[in-house]
Amino acid sequence: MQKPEHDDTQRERPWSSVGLLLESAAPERPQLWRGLAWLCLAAGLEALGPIIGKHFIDAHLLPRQFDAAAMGALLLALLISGWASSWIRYAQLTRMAGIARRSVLRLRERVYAHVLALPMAFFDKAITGQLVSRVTNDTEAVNTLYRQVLYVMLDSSIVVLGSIVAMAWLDWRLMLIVATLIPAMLIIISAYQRLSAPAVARQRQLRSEINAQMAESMAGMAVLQAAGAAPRFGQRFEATNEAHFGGRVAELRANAWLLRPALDLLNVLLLVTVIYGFGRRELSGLEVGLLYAFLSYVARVVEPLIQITMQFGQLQQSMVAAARVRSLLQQHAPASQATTGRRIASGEIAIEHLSFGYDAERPVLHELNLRIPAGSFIGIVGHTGSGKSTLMALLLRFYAAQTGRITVDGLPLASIPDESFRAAVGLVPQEPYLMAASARENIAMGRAIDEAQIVAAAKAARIDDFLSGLPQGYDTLLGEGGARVSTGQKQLIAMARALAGAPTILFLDEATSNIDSATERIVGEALQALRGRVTIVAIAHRLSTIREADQIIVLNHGHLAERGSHAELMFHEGGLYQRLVQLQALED
Ligand SMILES: Nc1ncnc2c1ncn2[C@@H]1O[C@H](COP(=O)(O)OP(=O)(O)OP(=O)(O)O)[C@@H](O)[C@H]1O
Repeated sequence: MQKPEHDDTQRERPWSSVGLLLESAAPERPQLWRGLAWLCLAAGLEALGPIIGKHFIDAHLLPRQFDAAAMGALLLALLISGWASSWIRYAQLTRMAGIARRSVLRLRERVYAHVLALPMAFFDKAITGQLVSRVTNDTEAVNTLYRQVLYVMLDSSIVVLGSIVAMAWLDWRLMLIVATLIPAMLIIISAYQRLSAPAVARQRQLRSEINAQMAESMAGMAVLQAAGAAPRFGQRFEATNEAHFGGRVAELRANAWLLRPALDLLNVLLLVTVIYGFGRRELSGLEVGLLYAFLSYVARVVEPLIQITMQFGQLQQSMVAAARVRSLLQQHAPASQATTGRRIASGEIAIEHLSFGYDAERPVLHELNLRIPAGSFIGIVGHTGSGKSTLMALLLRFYAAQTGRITVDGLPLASIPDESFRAAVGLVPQEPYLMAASARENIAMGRAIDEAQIVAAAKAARIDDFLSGLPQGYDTLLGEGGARVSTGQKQLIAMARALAGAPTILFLDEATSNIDSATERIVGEALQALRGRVTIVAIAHRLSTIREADQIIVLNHGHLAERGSHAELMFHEGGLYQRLVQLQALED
């Protein structure tokens, strides 16, 4: 069962995630500035309205100066400024939404590329569904953040600012009264944010747990159904889903019962104060136009402020999501190791004083020393948990050893550029991973490998006949996880994939554990054909696979217990290898 998600977003200051937006929008910064300038113009046009209205009242209505041309011009100006302002804002909304979509696209690509480059140690702790949630849901929530921060917040702030400037021009003392609304609103927002932030973070966590549970159930469906665990998984899912729903309802309730009434109360207090302010003055004819203009401006200030505040719940969600994405981006990928620019040529491996533990306190490998000549065939055996896969993971550079070092062709592993290391190394894992794609794509794996190489690799792995006989030959889709081929065939396709890259070093991690003796023989033949040309390092539970190896390494509790050829080790009376062979003979 999955662990609850490690919450690394609480440490993130939500506002710092706005930086994420700016980073992703960087290529379109000129567009943003242009949008901002247009929004300022729209706010200016909107702020004109009450001033025109005031002039209409003061110059024409009250003195009863019905000059049709001037009044018509004023009304036309009122209409045009209103329309122009609405049209500009609509156009900018479209522009900002476009920037938001493209920025999220860039962000999602960046997050995925980052995840692909993360060290294997990260995936030991990561939970697939939760990761998927970060790359998809959380980046999508960032889209909302764009739309709100870039548009609603910006637009509303500019409108408020425009109205405040216009009010200051009309009567700065009255403006000051209206402006008190802003700090009051900020206090309400900050109190709300402080109260709701943990709940919102928890909600996003629950949401990604929903994804994780779904992914986990799908991946292990056969085991889940066979064990009759479906009802229990259903209940667990229900509990998480309901907790998520409950949290969201509580948040919406807080919005409806706390936020909105607080804002309405402020609005009423403000209107009362402004009207009272006018009431205390000697209301001359001229003041009526001013009162009209002020009441219009109060509405223009209050409404955007309410907009900003009411959006805050959603904004909070988006900021927490952005913080989650950001914290994933801060998981550091290993620094670029390209220091020498040299390529692996012969594939000689040397392991010197190597010790390693996944947890530094508990070493799994102790002081290993080993030289694997170029082109030789090395078998690694040992009991379960003796450290075979761990040693291979270190050789594959998935983890870095705490002490000692590994060199290939005399170069420390860490100093070999990633590209040339991966090009020189092939891996046939215990669980062959096949994509839901054609056989050809599964062998090529996106590398620049031509048709002839693909077929040659399939022939070398003795799977060419099978693939050619499929309905669409090499173009036949293999189904998710290679569902349409047998385990042994998957293994041979994985072998072809490893060979297609023309590796200098070939790693096999229990590649024959799940296959029958006939397929094992085929793998054995393929390995024989590579002898002398490719350095082969094979972990094998089936000892027959490595019987022909030049050297067999026996690991025992992370120590190198024995080494030698099959014949030499069999000679060692009571030795570990001999016992393993005898045990296997008994099993067979
Ligand atoms: N990712 C990991 N994080 C923490 N501990 C691990 C991890 N992988 C393996 N271990 C531990 O390291 C030890 C060696 O495991 P390893 O998988 O290397 O053994 P192995 O010899 O390959 O076993 P098997 O034959 O069963 O595959 C075991 O005690 C295991 O529990």
